[in-house]
Amino acid sequence: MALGSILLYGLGAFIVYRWYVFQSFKAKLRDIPTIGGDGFLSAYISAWKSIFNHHLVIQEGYTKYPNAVFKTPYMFTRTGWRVIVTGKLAEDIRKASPQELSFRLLIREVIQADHMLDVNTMGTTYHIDTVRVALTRNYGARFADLVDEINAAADDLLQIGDDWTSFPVHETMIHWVARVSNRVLVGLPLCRNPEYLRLNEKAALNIFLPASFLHLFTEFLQPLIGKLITQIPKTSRGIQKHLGPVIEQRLLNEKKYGSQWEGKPNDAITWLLDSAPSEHRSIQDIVHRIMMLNVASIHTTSMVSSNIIFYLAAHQEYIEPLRAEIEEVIATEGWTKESMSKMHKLDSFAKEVNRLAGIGASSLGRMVLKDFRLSNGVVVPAGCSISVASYPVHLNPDIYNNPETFDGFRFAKSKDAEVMEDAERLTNQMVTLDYNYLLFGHGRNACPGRFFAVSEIKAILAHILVNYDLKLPNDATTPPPGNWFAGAYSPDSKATVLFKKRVDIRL
Ligand code: HEM
Repeated sequence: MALGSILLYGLGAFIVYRWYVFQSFKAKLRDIPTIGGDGFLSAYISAWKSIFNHHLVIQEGYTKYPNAVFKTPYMFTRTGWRVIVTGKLAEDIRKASPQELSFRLLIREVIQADHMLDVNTMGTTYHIDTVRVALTRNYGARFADLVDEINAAADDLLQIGDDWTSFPVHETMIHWVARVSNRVLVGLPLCRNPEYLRLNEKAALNIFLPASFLHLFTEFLQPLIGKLITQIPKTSRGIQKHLGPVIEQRLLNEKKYGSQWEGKPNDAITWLLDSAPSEHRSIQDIVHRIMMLNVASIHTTSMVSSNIIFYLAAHQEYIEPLRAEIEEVIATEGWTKESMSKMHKLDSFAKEVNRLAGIGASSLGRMVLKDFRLSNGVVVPAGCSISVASYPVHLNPDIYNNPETFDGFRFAKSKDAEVMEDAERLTNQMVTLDYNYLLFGHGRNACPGRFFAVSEIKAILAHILVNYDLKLPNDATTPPPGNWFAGAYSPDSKATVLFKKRVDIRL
């Protein structure tokens, strides 16, 4: 048979298969209203458009169906649909058991883990508990190292003199965050090794972009194409070249001197080795998990901090009050984890920026494992992906006064009293989980790295505010708009900010 005929039959089979899956899920989802096209072709067109306007689709669904559920065509799910709940139904998603709604299985589908990863970290997820417990508990003890790395990285990345110097913010923050995070995860000297850092920085892109491409194929072709296009085994081998000998030495020390050997570092390699089930205590497994922690942390943290820097440069009126707060806290407490939590104005500023900018239009994404009955009686069938609308929540005037207006100290002002009480402060913090603020998700899978991430971001911002003046090109007063892709938001990678060394550094 000629190649042309094979391709034609292949395409025909692909369309029939997609049509079959689409129709069968459309029938199962018939009680749920649709935003976008409902027919096979019109839904396909909506799904393509939605690559760039999914946040607007979610906004439309939120407005039309408050405290309810809607579905919309989507390119990157097996079913071709995405189910979104709004308002108080978010609680159903938060409360569901992992046997009903699974975050991990959704991620497995999103990143096409079965076809793209060579080590299965999805089954045994002790590295997630490592973040939740060991990282959160121990990063305070490592804060001096973290601050040392912020300073050292600033010297290398920002060679700033008395004149205004321009930097591509997002790229700079990726390198800065990668170094600082890896100081805590794997320590010196690896956290300064350029190749090790670049491989970890690229790992996320090497997962998400090819996985998005793979979603365009039928399931039976995905294993084959996945194996052909995946870069992850290569990236992981590259990381292992640097990290492997460090882990090997740790295992040797343990064998020689016992599990509590003197000088055992307080870092993620230790935390992982201490908690790994015996069958996972291999160099390759630990390397893979450190890489996955980097995937979860570098780009999220650098996107969030880039957004904040753009807003700081655009809203110059906040710089002096923020500096005053930082300098007062540091002068009395020094650079510690605790001092970061006392920077309430800085926390509010960071939170407010990410209310408006954030990382995406929805949150609490889960895979439905068994038919799931929402509290309004609607049943969402097994196999669907379900999420909570978050972008419209952050812009809802019933929740936030003048939601379109940037108010940097919105979360540092008391609702009713002159001075904010501690309890209100706690509920206003950026790390606090709240249906009205969904940057870190909610419930059992809410981001376990958020305490570390927010402290790290605040320490980097405090460093910037203490040491530099900053502004946007042409003294612009509006932050540069970012890009939407499939409902995810990221800062403009080309946008720059100008920095200049301060003449009157007071610390
Ligand atoms: C500002 C930076 C960050 C943002 C905005 C962020 C956001 C998120 C979100 C939205 C989720 C899913 C929550 C849900 O669906 O309920 C999540 C999960 C997760 N995050 Fe983060 N994250 C950040 C930083 C980090 C860091 C620094 C780490 C690790 C060092 C980390 C590790 C994880 C892990 C392991 C999960 C999966 C949790 C699970 O499977 O239960 N994140 N993150």
